[in-house]
Amino acid sequence: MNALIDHRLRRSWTEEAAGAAPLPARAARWLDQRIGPVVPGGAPADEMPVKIPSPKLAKPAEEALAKVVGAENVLVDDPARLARATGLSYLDLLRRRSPSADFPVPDAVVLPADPDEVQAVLDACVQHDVGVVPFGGGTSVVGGVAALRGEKTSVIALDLVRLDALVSVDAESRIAVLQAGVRGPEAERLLAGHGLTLGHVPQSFERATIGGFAATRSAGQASSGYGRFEDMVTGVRLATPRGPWKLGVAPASAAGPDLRQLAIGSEGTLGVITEVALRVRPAPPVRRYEGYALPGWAAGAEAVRDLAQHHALADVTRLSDVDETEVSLALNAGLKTAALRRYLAARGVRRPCFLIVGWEGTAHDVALRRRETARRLKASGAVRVGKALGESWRHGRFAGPRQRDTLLDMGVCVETLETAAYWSNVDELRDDVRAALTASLGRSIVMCHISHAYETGASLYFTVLTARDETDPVGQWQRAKAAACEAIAGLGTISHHHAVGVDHAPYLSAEIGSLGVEVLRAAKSTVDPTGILNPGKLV
Ligand SMILES: Cc1cc2nc3c(=O)[nH]c(=O)nc-3n(C[C@H](O)[C@H](O)[C@H](O)COP(=O)(O)OP(=O)(O)OC[C@H]3O[C@@H](n4cnc5c(N)ncnc54)[C@H](O)[C@@H]3O)c2cc1C
Repeated sequence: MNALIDHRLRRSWTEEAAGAAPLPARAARWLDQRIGPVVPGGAPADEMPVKIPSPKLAKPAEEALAKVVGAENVLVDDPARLARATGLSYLDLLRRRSPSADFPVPDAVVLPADPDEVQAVLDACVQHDVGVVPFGGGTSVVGGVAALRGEKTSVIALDLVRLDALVSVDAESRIAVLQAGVRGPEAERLLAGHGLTLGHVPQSFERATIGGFAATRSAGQASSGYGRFEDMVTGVRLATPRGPWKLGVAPASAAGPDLRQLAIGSEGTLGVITEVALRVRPAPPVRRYEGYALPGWAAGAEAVRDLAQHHALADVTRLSDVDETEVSLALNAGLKTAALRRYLAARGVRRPCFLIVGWEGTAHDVALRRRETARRLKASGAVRVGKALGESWRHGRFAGPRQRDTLLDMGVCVETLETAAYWSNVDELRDDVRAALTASLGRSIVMCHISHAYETGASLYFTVLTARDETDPVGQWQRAKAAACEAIAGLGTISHHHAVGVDHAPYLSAEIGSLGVEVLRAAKSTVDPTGILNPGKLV
């Protein structure tokens, strides 16, 4: 059957073109000089027909699922299936733009209303031997929601969008329970009604869900202050092929290994997360964001380490390297860049690395913490750029995915990858990954930033821009990514927050050992003996 891959699907982030983020006119010229031919103002191809396989869900299975969720919540039409067929990696976006016959598409989309229905859906899938891909916001960039069927003849996308409630608030303990399908902005809106915040703001905030954050061990942009998502989870409720499973009864426990941490990061392979109990905080009355510039990467990384090891990190602490700083100066329409360069040059910073610092809390708390951060940064040689840079970053923090759509239209290969390492390895790892990417891609811009800092180390997040090889765009990126992953192995983690999915699975045993992989497989075979859950992911 033919279906249209429509504009909405191909332009991945800007659904219905809402909030498109065009690049300033000088950006195309700048990119042309740096990476080769780009197409200024390039537009996505016209809507195109795509042949997708007809649904293979057997009638008895479809009827059993309809009995649980209602026939109107079992979708077998092509647009519904296509919309849940991929996540949002660069390769996913390429597939959406030029889908081929091997585009894996779920046989049906099932929309349960609550945790009990999720359990009943799993029970039906066990009975009919149907694969299940849990689907939150579909923002995975590692193939986590690819509709792989493994050994099953049919697979469903289990879309949790209807699990959208705030279940309870324990104001005394500062714990809120949210259902898995609640998206970032809605979680904050629901909590704001109680004067609370979660403070988890990844760049995918607008679309990603509470269940997805937990399933992937997500880290938000303010992780230095609020912690990573797993730091916020106090309890988790799952549906599994063996039945319901609830974990978390106290703030800390010595009752054996922490099984919550097995569920968090299980990427839909051990169960479907239906509710998450989360540590919440009072909504901050004051938010203050500022920018600093440091003279080069080494000085910048050293300054961040100093903050981390003296408990002086701001809630948001984000250091860009020279290349990323150059790109933000070239592509940011809002900054007075020439004046800024003159100001920094006059203070001896000719190749700046921008550092964004942001504090959230009461006026007193923010003032106190800001003073200490500023004192230490000054001692590290940082030049204060001021509020304009911090606010410019804060307002543009969600523009990246939108600009990515525009860059793709212009014929640019644009992708990100991330890792983390101990401080003693951070510089070597950054150099090695940059060298691997550049050797593979040739003329390219490889930028890097630290956005999550710890006493013992930091994350490294790379963004790559190069002219797309139109003869083999998929191979071009696959080779570069493989080279980067090889460079990471041994020095850092294969993923600091994007998770494993399909893309990083080949590198997992290098990190946790083949015994570690066996342990995960053993856990999976206990809770999911017939292997219906998220085939082909994680292990
Ligand atoms: C532009 C962009 C920016 C991003 N920025 C960040 C960032 O700053 N920080 C960060 O951490 N990540 C980031 N990501 C990655 C992604 O947003 C995260 O992995 C996110 O946590 C996924 O949430 P989701 O709801 O979209 O999950 P999905 O993409 O739908 O699913 C992710 C994985 O979790 C499983 N899953 C989803 N829901 C459940 C559930 N309820 N129970 C069990 N399994 C489930 C899926 O099967 C899949 O394997 C970014 C992605 C994009 C595209």
